[in-house]
Amino acid sequence: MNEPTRSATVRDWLTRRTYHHGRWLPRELSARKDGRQVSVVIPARDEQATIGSIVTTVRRRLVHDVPLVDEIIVVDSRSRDRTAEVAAAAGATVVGQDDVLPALEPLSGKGDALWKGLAASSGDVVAFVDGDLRDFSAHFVTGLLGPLLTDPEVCYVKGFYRRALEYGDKVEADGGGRVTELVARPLLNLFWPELAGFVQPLAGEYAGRRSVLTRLPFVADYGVEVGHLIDLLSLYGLDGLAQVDLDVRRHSHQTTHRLGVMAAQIMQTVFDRLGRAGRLPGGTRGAMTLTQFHHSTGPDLDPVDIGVSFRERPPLAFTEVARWA
Ligand SMILES: O=c1ccn([C@@H]2O[C@H](COP(=O)(O)OP(=O)(O)O)[C@@H](O)[C@H]2O)c(=O)[nH]1
Ligand SMILES: O=C(O)[C@@H](COP(=O)(O)O)O[C@H]1O[C@H](CO)[C@@H](O)[C@H](O)[C@H]1O
Repeated sequence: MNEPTRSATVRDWLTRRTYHHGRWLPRELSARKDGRQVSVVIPARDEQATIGSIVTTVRRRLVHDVPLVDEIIVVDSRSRDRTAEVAAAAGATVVGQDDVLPALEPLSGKGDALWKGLAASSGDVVAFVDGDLRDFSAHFVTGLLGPLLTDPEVCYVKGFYRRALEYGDKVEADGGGRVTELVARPLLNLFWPELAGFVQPLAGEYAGRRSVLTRLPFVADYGVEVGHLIDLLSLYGLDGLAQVDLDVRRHSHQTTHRLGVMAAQIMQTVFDRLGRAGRLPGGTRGAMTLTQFHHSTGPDLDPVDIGVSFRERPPLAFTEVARWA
């Protein structure tokens, strides 16, 4: 039989490994836990406006009403607002990003917050959810857990959704996910076309088996999600990965300049992985300076130089530290 072309591979994967959250109800999943513990980990930096509602929804619907989730951890990522207090009042276990495994060199970024949250969690299955989601619903979690609790061949599940771009009273339907569409998806299609079926490769909502997550390095900044997908493809193959339709996602949007930094971090991660695979002659540089220009009030260009350095946490399973608890 002829070797399937990449596009046939992706078409086949899309058919077999794409689900909708409505396929699973909380009670059904609770009955399928088979003794496994479930953790929800939420990275949160200055998310006082949304974190309370997210934690309350998970706690009420998936802990109190139906015993599906065993642990809700909010990683306070050096917040300057009342994120920690609000999260704790809503019933989450709050850990400070720098208080988890404090003997390690402190690193900045979302990926480090996620890695610390994984270290602080104990679930056999761990779901990650961003802390800036608006209109959060429990189906975000049940959709992610569905394939993991019902199909032993699935080890990691990404959410996907429609994403509007909302600024003030302006809404651009499907305008969200700017770095996804302009940077991440083109690069993945170019260098890892097997991953072309992922609708939202940068989605902040995803879940995995602990045995898998602890074997992944976590890029310390916004490169964490794209790094995961590339590493998972290499370690576990496409068939162990799945995606679930969570309908619509609304979240707070960063400025274009801040997304420029995010894009640089994602590109650094991609080029790092290409270098490791010997696919980028000359390797990669671990750090760069990104010069950005902001509108000034006067004649000068106001250049701002931003250091973008590539750092990552090693797989937890291979990290010589006592389990943090
Ligand atoms: O250093 C960081 C950066 C981000 N976040 C959290 O990670 C999630 C996604 O980050 P952000 O909203 O900045 O990304 P976006 O969704 O705009 O791409 C949010 O809950 C942030 O509070 C974090 O915990 N530490
Ligand atoms: O998908 C994207 O392009 C960015 C920005 O989204 P928006 O353009 O602000 O809707 O958001 C994602 O990217 C980050 C980096 O991977 C993730 O950490 C975020 O969870 C995700 O929202």
